[in-house]
Amino acid sequence: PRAHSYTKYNTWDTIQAWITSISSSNPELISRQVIGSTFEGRPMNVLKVGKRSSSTKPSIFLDCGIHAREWISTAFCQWFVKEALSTYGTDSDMTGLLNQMDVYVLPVFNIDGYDYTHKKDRMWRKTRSKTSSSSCIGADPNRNWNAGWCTAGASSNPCSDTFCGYSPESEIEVKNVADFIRRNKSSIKAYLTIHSYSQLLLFPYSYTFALAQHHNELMAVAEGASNALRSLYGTKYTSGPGAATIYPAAGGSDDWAYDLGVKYSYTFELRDTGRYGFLLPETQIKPTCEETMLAVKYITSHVQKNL
Ligand SMILES: NCCCCC[C@@H](C[SeH])C(=O)O
Ligand SMILES: [Zn+2]
Ligand SMILES: [Zn+2]
Ligand SMILES: [Zn+2]
Repeated sequence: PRAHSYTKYNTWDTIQAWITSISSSNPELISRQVIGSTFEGRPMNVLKVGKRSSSTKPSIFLDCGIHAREWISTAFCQWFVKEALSTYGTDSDMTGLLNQMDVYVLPVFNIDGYDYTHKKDRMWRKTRSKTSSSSCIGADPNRNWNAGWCTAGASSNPCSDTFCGYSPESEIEVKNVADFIRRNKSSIKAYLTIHSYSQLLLFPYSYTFALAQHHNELMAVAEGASNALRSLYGTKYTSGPGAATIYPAAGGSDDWAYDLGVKYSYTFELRDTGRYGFLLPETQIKPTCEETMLAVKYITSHVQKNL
């Protein structure tokens, strides 16, 4: 595969090779586990980042690339892992985080779709699952979770880009991640899912306009995180509950995690606001990732204070 770069949109083959090498680069700080396969049989790798411990530590789950065309999202998870390993021991916040918690990172959630955007259709969003009941392919993995499933902002038409699937967790990728989070729910304290674009920091709910039980705290943390992000390059984010801040959208991973009991559940919509949209130039990978690190670290430090 082509050489890996943190400032390029790497192909899946390159990312897979990177996962293999980085997960064996520092046994004290990182390990890898395969949580299942995609529809087309690619391995879904979760990277466990944190000071190795024989006992289970409180943890955070971070996923990128649930939507295939949102390449800046996939770039961010690679950046996060690099930053974590390279600043552990020197950056006091990162050192404290990785000593106290583990961060499970799923660098590419929707691998089949991501590969398809490199090879066939840059604007593909969904999974690449096929069934005999339709000639249309894939379901929207951010409408396929068992959280108000298919009740709002989703379509039951298999040809729609927001097709909710034939049933909750019908998409094997969603089921693999849901199973992992269910298995580890007693230790997972936060769920962060990275998308693009619009520059938004969203939290539950999107399946209803009703306010979440922890709305005030989630809002305050989102505001603080957005301020931290803006401090670097002045990038402006809007924070709020999904339904009112972007649109009603049922079956989302963030709402599902929140209702499972993962209180700090956030969806990021990274740069930009439409000039380039999903086609964000590679020159913006570094600034986008650096500013997003500040927001993520703001959230994780709040989580740590509330363990
Ligand atoms: N759980 C829904 C959060 C709000 C919508 C997020 C966007 C990301 Se492209 C979407 O899934 O349409
Ligand atoms: Zn998305
Ligand atoms: Zn989006
Ligand atoms: Zn950095």
